[in-house]
Amino acid sequence: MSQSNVETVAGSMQYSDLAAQMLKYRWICYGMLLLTYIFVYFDRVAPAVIAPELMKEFGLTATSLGILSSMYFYPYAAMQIPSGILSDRFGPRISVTVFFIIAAIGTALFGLAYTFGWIIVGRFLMGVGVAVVWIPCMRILANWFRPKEFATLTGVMLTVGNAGAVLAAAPLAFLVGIVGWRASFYWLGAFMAIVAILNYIILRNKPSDKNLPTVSEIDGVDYYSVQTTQKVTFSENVKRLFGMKNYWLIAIYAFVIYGTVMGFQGLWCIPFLQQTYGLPKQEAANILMLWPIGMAVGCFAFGYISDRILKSRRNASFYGIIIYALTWVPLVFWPDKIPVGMFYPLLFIMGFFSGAYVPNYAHIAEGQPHSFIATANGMLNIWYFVGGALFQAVMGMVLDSYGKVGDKFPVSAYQASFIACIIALAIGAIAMFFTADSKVLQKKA
Ligand SMILES: NCCCC[C@H](N)C(=O)NCC(=O)O
Repeated sequence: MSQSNVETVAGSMQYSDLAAQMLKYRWICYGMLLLTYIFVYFDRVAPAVIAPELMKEFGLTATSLGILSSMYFYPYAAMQIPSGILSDRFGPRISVTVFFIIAAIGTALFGLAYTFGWIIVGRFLMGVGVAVVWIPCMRILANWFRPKEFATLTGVMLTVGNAGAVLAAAPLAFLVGIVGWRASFYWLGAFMAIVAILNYIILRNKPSDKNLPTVSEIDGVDYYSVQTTQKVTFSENVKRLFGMKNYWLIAIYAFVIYGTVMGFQGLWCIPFLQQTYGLPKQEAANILMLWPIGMAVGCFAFGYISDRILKSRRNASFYGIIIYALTWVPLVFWPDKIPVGMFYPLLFIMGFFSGAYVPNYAHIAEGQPHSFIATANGMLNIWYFVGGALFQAVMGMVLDSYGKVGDKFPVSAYQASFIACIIALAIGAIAMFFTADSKVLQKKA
């Protein structure tokens, strides 16, 4: 919408008033999605908090509890590409509303289910529904915000999500103590339904939906000029993305960085600390808590560093992964000689630098036609999940290849799995080194 069009539509309203209104309203849209995203993480971690209740009530083994919990992740991963297509085609407003209602139904069903089959259906619907929040947010960022704000706001979103997961543990346990786990979940579902409706009322796909100018028009800089002049079909866009060297290099990076996070923080850290250092489970869990806390801070920091300090997607991710790889050095060289007290700062620092992946979303977005940004991000996001799943398995295979001594894996087995991780991170760093940096941040307002 040009300045004259905006003036025509808005009658006597001044252009500066419309610009001010736009610059305010975009924060309302973003804030709405931040609130929604808290529930994405809440649903993600909630079964851990009520694991004893679930095991008792449904007579679950550890394996069936694991299956139940993972029923969130499969549909979540499978929905990443559809989530991008829906966001680009129909817009975040309707996509988030409809799918968050599905998530609300799944959450309520989880609390109401009396058979294992139904609780699995509830968990599955949670995963399907909450999968359509993150990628629509990438669409909102591209439609309402400047490129130099993209990575910071991506990082804030992940910080809020991670902090939400940390906070969700104690408040949920408290709520469960008062009203029981079932009521906690169906009230949570009801609250999520309200959040879905609020998204419909508040969220707007793009400034022109409220007859407001875009940031490009306000700043007089065509931020997405290269990206909007390309009028190509969806399949041409997909073909182009898959033909881009940058896509595959960033995918390798996403795959290894998140793979090592899920492999260590997500699975093998606690057995390692228990078996190598003889720590009780509670102490190992206390140490592990430092990782998501570090990651929450790191996600914000890497977004900011990329947007404002280095003004580069490539450099922020590249230096970040190098330092992250270096944090693995003590584990690789002295896996059984680290003073236990040092694990607290070490895991915080590892978590912090593992947030180096945050600029990836802006990196991939800035090489795409504007109408394809969410789909491209969905196609990137899937690699984090593949990495997470594969690294857990590969680290397990490395450990199994050494075999157990008594009921423990020997320290050499853990050491070998850490060496595999550090080599993978070196490959990720090389991949990022060869990416072409985005030039969008060089455009001056
Ligand atoms: N186990 C969750 C995988 C998340 C992968 C990715 N790094 C990420 O944070 N994406 C944001 C999201 O909510 O999908």
